[in-house]
Amino acid sequence: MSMGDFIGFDMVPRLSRGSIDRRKWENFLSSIKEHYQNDKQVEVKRNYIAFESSPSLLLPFECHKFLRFGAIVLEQESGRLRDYIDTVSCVAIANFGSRVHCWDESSGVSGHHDQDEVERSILSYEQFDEPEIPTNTAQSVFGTDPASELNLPLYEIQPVLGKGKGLVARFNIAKGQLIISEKPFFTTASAANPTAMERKLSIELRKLPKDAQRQFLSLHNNFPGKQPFTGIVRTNALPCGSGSSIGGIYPTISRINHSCLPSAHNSWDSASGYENIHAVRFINAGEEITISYDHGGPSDERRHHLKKSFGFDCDCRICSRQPVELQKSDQRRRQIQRLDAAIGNGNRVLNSPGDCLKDCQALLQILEEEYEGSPGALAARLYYDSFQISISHGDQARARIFAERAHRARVAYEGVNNPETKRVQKLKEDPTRHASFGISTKWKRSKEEVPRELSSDEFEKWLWRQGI
Ligand SMILES: C[S@@+](CC[C@H](N)C(=O)[O-])C[C@H]1O[C@@H](n2cnc3c(N)ncnc32)[C@H](O)[C@@H]1O
Repeated sequence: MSMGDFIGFDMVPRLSRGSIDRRKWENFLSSIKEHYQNDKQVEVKRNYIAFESSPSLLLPFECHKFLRFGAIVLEQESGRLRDYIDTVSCVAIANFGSRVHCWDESSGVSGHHDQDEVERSILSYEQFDEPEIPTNTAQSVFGTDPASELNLPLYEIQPVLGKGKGLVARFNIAKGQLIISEKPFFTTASAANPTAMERKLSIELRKLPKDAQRQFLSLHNNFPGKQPFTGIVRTNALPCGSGSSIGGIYPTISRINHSCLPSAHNSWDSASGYENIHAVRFINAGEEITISYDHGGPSDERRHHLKKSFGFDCDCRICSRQPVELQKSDQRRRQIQRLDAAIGNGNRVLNSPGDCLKDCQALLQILEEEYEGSPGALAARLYYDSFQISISHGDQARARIFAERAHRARVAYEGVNNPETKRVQKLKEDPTRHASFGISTKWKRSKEEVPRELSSDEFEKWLWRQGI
């Protein structure tokens, strides 16, 4: 029987003592401290942050000493340890990108650094080094990853054939990496009266510095005519949160083009007032960075919406498939819509929760297939739905696991400090905080009643209540 999974991540190449790496490491540690400020298991010691669940889970204050964050996770162990490793890995990826080498020995992927070297480095955390005085400027920026060492943007605004301008990756970008975080020129709701809308926008525009005004006016306008400001807003605004009627217009983010199989996900952080773009899969240097403008559905619905609202015919990798393949994708997209609606039906959640949970599992499989293994933030929503179904019927054990998974996906694709991510984190810690807890006791089960001796396949069957 296996003792457990040895999982974690290594920093490759290791960070230097240079000021740039130090600053980035400080930012990374601040995010970790903020995220775990109320977690008693995470303690800020004199020289490092310690995760009480395992003696090897330490983040030193001196970045050049850090090689590895990893531990052995026992089978069906509380989940907390695995969750720490997942969350800290995601935050590390957002800060250091492809320099973060994630590994999982049970899947045959080993760490980069030698374990003896890792242990020696951990011992050295206890004592601070003598400060090193750099002898030249190059030493302070020494490193091999120019994007992370020099804080260069990961993208470039470039002309993209048939699409006007767009964002193109300058470097390889890791899945879950934060590509850009940007404040809008301004946010606005649309007004029913077009003249009033134009007037309102001209007031907003006048408040901006001249440079920003010029940038705003250079954005693409799909609706040229009497109301140029309104046209620019209609073409470029991104909703401030899913379903919001308020939109934000951005200097750079508004240059990102659409794909029905996007490489990135946009999310609004209502606490900081920033829009964030995270990679939902690995993006190769030179590849276009895309997000999705559509509301899903089969290709004819998407085509209609994109033409009407944005004036283009989509020829993304999905839309340009051969008819037979496109038909298969359309079938999946229709099924996604159908399952989404069924899962969102409150009566059904109350009266047929088992069927709803089956739909969630089916939806997860279809999303994986349609989005080629990277459903991104869609998976976060689905796990959250599964959490709600479980907690509505008093099953705290499954609710906790679903909330953990929803939280992990949110950390990766919307950021660790996004208020939505934090809300899900609280529910993961205490599922009974959810308003639906107590509506029914049909599946009553305590938070601790997560089975421990199951293989991963058996665990998934238990989780989704297969065969119950
Ligand atoms: C928010 S802007 C994106 C940036 C724009 N390409 C530019 O040059 O500033 C939206 C406009 O970009 C163009 N666009 C976006 N995605 C596209 C795509 N997949 N194919 C063709 N044009 C696209 C359309 O003209 C659309 O109205």
